Amino acid sequence: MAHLPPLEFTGNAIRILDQTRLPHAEARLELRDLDAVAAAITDMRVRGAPLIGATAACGVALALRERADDATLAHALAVLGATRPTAVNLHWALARMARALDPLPAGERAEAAAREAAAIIAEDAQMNARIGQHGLGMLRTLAEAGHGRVNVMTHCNAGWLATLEHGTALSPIYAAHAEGIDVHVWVSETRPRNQGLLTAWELAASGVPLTLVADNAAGLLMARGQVDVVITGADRVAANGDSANKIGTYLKALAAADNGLPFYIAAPMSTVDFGCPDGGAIPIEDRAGAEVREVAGRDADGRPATVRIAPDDLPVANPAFDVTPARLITGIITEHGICAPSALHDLPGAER
Ligand SMILES: CSC[C@H]1O[C@H](OP(=O)(O)O)[C@H](O)[C@@H]1O
Repeated sequence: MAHLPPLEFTGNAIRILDQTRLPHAEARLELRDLDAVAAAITDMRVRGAPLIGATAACGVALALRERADDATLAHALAVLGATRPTAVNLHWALARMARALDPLPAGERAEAAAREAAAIIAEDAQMNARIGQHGLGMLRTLAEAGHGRVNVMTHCNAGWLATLEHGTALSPIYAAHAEGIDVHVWVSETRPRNQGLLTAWELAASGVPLTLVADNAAGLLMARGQVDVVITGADRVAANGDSANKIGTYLKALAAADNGLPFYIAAPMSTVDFGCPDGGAIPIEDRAGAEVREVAGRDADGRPATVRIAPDDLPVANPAFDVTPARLITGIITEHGICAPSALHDLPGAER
């Protein structure tokens, strides 16, 4: 890992990289209690489906330090489970903590919770490394067909900032860059929270060539033949392969289909929710209108600044995710390889 981790659990505190300050400042925050962890997830100071799952698991461990009775455990699970609805990794991680801790006597729960949270973190890093290797093969083939260069478009941030290491959508890109493949990334800014700036910050730090574009430039770039493949992350993949991801992903999938380009979702199996039959069953988070009315940045002196771009009385809608139907997805890159959206049930560990 050539960077400080976005999440560190010391046992008495959770140290995160405050992603609302990036890319202008690398500020770390120490979260010392359950409410601070819940607020950090809700306010997206820590974000990204796998990362919020791992953070919530650490939050349970933190909550049980003082008291670990049934009521305390139930309260911690409920508070953290209410932070964000769409990313299934959050709910998967909390369910896993409940399974591990419920049967134990209260006196054993705090130590067991720390162990389980550490296991989730370690497993996440392994899964994403494998996603990178499986996606690497696909990028290598495209680069060979493209006279050595491959142009990837991505949306939002599904890099190491959204996971524990490697990322999901960015993992194949990092692997290709490390192998010496001439990979260039079109980075979509991703209004309104502009997580594309996080992707640009990550890629620039790793020396991966990139171009930041407004979200609405994606279709033209694809129509001009400047994009070879689109890869995004996911927050929840339904049993039939429909995939929820950051708002705007669906539009990129439509443009990719219209231009005959492959569109891949990169996600570990912990992001697949076999309890969701299709995309219609995936809860879509609606966030505060202020996120659309404002843009966060920095002033001329480099200090954090928020600029109001729309009046307070303007009606605003701010759905934070959309669903890309399986018919628009070429393949899903998981730790087991690249599979058709309809073949998820055949993968190891798939819930029947
Ligand atoms: C590797 S999952 C990243 C996934 O999570 C992001 O959502 P948010 O920034 O709101 O937490 C986005 O949908 C990414 O694709």
